[in-house]
Amino acid sequence: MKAFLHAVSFLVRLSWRTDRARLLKAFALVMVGYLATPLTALALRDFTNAALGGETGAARLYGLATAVLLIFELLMGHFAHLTYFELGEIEEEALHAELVRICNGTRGIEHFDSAGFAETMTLVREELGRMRLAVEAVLQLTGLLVQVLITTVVLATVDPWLVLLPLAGFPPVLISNASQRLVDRAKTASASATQLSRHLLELATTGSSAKEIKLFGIEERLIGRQRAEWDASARRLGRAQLTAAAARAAGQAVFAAAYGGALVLVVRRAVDGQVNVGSVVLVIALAVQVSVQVAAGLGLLSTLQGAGLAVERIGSLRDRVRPDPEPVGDPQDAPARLRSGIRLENVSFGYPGTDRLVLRDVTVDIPAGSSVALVGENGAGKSTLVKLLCGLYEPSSGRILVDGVDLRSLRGRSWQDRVAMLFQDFARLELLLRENVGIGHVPALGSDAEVRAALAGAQAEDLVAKVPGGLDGLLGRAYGDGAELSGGQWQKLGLARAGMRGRPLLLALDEPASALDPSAEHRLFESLVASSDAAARTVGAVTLFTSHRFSTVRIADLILVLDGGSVVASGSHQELMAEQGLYAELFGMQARAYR
Ligand SMILES: Nc1ncnc2c1ncn2[C@@H]1O[C@H](COP(=O)(O)OP(=O)(O)OP(=O)(O)O)[C@@H](O)[C@H]1O
Repeated sequence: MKAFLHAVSFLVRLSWRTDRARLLKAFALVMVGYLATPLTALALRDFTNAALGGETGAARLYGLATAVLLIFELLMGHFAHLTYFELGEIEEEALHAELVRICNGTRGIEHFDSAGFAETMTLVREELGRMRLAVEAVLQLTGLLVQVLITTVVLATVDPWLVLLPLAGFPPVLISNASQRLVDRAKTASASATQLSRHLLELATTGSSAKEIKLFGIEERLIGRQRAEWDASARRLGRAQLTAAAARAAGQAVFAAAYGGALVLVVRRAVDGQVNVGSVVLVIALAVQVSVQVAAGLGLLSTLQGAGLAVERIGSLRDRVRPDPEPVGDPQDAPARLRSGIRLENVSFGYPGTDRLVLRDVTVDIPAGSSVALVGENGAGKSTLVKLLCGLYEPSSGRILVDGVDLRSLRGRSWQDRVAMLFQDFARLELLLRENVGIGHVPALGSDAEVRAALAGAQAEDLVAKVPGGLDGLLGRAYGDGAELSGGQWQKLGLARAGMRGRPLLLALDEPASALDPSAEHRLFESLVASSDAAARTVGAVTLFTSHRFSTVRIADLILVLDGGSVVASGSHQELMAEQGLYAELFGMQARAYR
């Protein structure tokens, strides 16, 4: 019941906020349509009595009224449907926006690591289409309640015992509630199996993984595993659906018995001469309506209970998102230019939901205008450090200072607006070439000159000629016939996106050349040195990059060597080589391998 009430209040508030004029129009149409039903039964009663009494004129009039009311009921239904449709569209759009806000409304991304976030998001995305029906259900249920009320009053005028007839509709409703909960529990319990099965199906049918699947010959294994997961989840759901259907049928049998009883009662009273034939017709017509109303109410209730669960899930997604941290001291904007630089002070960090520290007590000073390279073995914590500096995670302890100001004191997005970044798992945006680059600095998205300059900075200007449609050509085949790019070309687009950022204070590039060929890498680093020098001169920007290639690492002013989450050495290439520590060892190994 709580889920149902939650859904009703959520949907009414959402509709009121998004389009109250349409909501009121739909409500008026529904009400007129639903009121026409009991009025038709009353007109039918009077028609029968007039016809049996030989009052031809009155019978004609009531007959006409019955026909007009029936037409009215049908027409209103159609018009109301149109309004629901428009309302549903607007609501679904509002819900899309709400989900995007939940995912991206805060500075951090911890919620993506929290247990169950992805699973719940999958369930909510699946339920969105049904949420639009829920708006219609709320309105229809309101109309139905008014209709049941009027029907009960009219039935009571024939025989007070008939008041009990709508009450007989309650057992099916209560049983239906319990059945729906059973189905929902089964859905939640099988969510991870369903998700895994979908993931396996996607793996087996997506071009990017098809090559390896074919070569490793694991199609059958994948299909078998996918089938097993799907069967397990379908079996569980099927059992729950069957139990729910049997329980619902039992509930409806209770009503069927009451309906039969009502007819026997009124026919006996007519035989005894206590009521007229018109009243018998009225009861037959209305009692049928009651059964239709109960069945419709059940359907609407189960739609709304499903919606209630989706509303609760949206709420639980919202709860998992950690709000932006309270500013430490007076909130302020990021500085126009870096003067002293960035300091990490005793920074330790563990990912949410884990108890392992990935960074341990890191203290480093990064001078303004410097270039910094992070090196270390896989899993040493390089990408994590980059993400912390971008403000996507907060240190578990310690602090990050920008010109002496705690990152948590910087207002809203003011720091992130000044960070240009390329992540190791950069986004492949299957949108227009222009959008892929331009979203790095949205105000300049429409400027051909700026987008082309960013592409040139990332050594990717040739893509304008290669992609059909040039800057306005589509990339990828996810939904359209766009150009397919190579891994290195996608990475260059990620770099160009970072290059669009105006006046960055931090240029953070996580393995920017991992997919590039040696000559592209060489040209990229030359261009990177030029742009980071320019940014250092104009705003004191820091350029930070991670790389496993020591030939590029050596160009950095400061190299930080990470091992097991700690900075074990730092200095210039010459200083670190002279120390003969881990850096010199890794450098030597790589040099020997390329000899
Ligand atoms: N979202 C996450 N949740 C939990 N643990 C994570 C997450 N991302 C990374 N880790 C863990 O944190 C550790 C450091 O990962 P990180 O990606 O920072 O290493 P890295 O030095 O960049 O490695 P590589 O050279 O392979 O890119 C790893 O042990 C990894 O398993």
